[in-house]
Amino acid sequence: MADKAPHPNPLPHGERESGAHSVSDAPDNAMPLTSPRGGEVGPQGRVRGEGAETRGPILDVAGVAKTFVLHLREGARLPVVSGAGFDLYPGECVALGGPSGAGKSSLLKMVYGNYRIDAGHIRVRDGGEVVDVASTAPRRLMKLRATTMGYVSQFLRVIPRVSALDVVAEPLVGDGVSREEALATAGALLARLNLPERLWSLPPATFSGGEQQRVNIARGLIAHRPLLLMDEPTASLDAANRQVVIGLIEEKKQAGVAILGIFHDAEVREAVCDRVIDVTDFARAA
Ligand SMILES: Nc1ncnc2c1ncn2[C@@H]1O[C@H](COP(=O)(O)OP(=O)(O)OP(=O)(O)O)[C@@H](O)[C@H]1O
Repeated sequence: MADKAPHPNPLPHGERESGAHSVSDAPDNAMPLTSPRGGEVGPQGRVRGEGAETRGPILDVAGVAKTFVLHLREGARLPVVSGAGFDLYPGECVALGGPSGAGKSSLLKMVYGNYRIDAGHIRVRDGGEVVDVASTAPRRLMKLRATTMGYVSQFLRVIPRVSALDVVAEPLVGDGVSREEALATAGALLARLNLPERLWSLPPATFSGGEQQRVNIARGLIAHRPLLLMDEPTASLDAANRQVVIGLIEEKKQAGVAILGIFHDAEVREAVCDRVIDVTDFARAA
């Protein structure tokens, strides 16, 4: 395990947790920026939005460096990135590219705040404020995740005895939508993702990999979050369901959502991504 420290919230879908984030009480940078608005999944499972405010990046990463320190391996050091920097604008989808081990997943987890960074900043625009994920207080990071920054991993964190429909609906209920409406929206989204209706009332623990991934995608996309981090969202899906996910991502972009993701599938990447950031450039410098 690498440098382990308490962090405000585990990765949402059962990711391994090491190199965890440590946060200070440093104040957030206040900047007079507006946030993207609108965007939700409608009754037909379509993502709709009011359009987006497009001034300025929603994510600004600069000078980020990270070395894993393996305390259980006599302090062995594994530099992963150095001088990493890029911007992400509302309505665009950007892929983190590079070969296996280049640091793509690690960088995504740094942006989400699960991995502490050694240098640099990771600023996310949140309404009229800008929050530096790297230095903000845990409580503020949790708030940022609740309203602005979503994470869709390839694995579903199964909650015992909770039905697939409730798992998917939960983020909407958390946003204040009535349970009835949230369940209807969840059903529409699951139908669109071709999850057989007979499975909706069952807990997803026994579902196939592809079925679990579709529940996970539905849960990750059901509520409006202006910034979405996606780690191989189509890894276990067949061609038909990959197309559905491509459509959902396109609708999110139309609604002004900014997406940073890892898309190993070339067809999906070419369909949805506006540009690719080669993480090798940052790994080489580390
Ligand atoms: N928690 C951790 N503790 C220690 N080392 C880690 C940790 N997470 C990642 N690493 C190391 O950092 C490097 C980058 O890993 P990462 O998973 O970010 O690569 P990746 O580009 O996403 O690879 P892949 O495409 O194979 O998923 C690897 O050498 C990995 O062993």
